[in-house]
Amino acid sequence: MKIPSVLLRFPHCYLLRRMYFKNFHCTSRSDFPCVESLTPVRRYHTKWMCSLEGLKRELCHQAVPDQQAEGLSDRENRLIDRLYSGLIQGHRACLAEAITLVESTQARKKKVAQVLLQKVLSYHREQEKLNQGKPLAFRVGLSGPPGAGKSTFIECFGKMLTERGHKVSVLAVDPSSSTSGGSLLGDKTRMTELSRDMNAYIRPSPTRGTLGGVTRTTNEAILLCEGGGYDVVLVETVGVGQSEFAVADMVDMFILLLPPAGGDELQGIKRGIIEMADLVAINKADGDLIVPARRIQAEYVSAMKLLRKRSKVWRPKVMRISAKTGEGISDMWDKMTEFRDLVLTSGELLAKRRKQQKVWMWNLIQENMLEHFRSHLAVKDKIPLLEEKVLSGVLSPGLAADLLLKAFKDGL
Ligand SMILES: Nc1nc2c(ncn2[C@@H]2O[C@H](COP(=O)(O)OP(=O)(O)OP(=O)(O)O)[C@@H](O)[C@H]2O)c(=O)[nH]1
Repeated sequence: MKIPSVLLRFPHCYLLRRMYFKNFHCTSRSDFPCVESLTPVRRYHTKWMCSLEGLKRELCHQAVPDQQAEGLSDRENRLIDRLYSGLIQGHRACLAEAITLVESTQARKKKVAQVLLQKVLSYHREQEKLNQGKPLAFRVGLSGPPGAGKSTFIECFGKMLTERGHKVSVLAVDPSSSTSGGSLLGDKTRMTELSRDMNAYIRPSPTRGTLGGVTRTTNEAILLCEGGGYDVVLVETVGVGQSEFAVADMVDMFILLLPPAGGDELQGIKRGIIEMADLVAINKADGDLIVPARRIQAEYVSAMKLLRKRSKVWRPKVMRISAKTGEGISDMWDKMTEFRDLVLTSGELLAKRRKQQKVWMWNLIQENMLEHFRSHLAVKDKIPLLEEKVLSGVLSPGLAADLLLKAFKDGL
């Protein structure tokens, strides 16, 4: 594949580049040597050299989306361009449409969504480079039992942040939404004032009831919100299931919001989730509840001393707040930014994000493989029969699994 010679003579010319990128499709990395091999010819001119380097970078960035963009119709490409430019210009309607697209389960829409995401990712990389490697947004997970005051807290906390010039997005993960027929958490009546704020964006994150669903749609929605210029992304989940573990695996900081109640009332809370928390906030520390809140705080402080240390630079904190009066919310934000700065400078944040990317990829593979396995012709009909045999004790689970796996492998 040849680069037009006029572009090689004037690689810094913006108009030529535009023309070139409109008509030229780089399909693989093997195309790059042709740029490489021609650079020595122009070596005497530093400006051209720099421009060629820039050109190569643009090609690198273009390579992945173009590979995927193959086979998309003009209409789909136009949709991607419209959503992408609207998103990075901060239009909320485009962000909402883009999230709807990534949530789609339709194969065609999924493909379009992946090309859009890839473009947003390239944009992220560029922006982070300009930002000296600092992440674009602070990703915060918030979990707590029903009635702990999560929505009251988000309303108060979100408003405080937007008043300070931040752009806040709230993604509410509700794994029960598929059974209840609608997401309860993302219900805007829960955060009336914040949902009217132009610098805030609240969105339920439907999960189709699966943990894999939480991983895919929420992770992708986080990226889109960041692309839309939201510098604080809050992911809310009810802390009584498994979804909070998935959420803890996709954020920079995980916060547990608890009411001032003792062990019996918190039975629904999984012990493991306390270990995931970087900060525990005891809410409702106002009026008559100040005394129990102090007691619960002391209990958690001593309990958390026994937990394994997860970070070299941060010890989980336990704070008292009141989402109703706003007391302690500003101090809590100070602690959160202290955490962010510490983990960023120590390199822990970037290491964590890298690890999360890998976990995300494997979760997706696991989810898709299982779906593929269950619907495969070679095993689909055998599953009910073998399940029945396992239930009645005729067949051991291990043997049944072996039989199904063998049928699957033979059918490949
Ligand atoms: N006294 C006091 N009450 C609060 C505080 N925060 C929330 N509440 C009350 O606690 C109740 C539950 O608050 P929500 O914010 O709806 O709690 P939630 O965790 O979002 O609950 P779900 O929507 O069921 O998950 C409401 O009646 C609030 O008024 C607080 O700081 N102090």
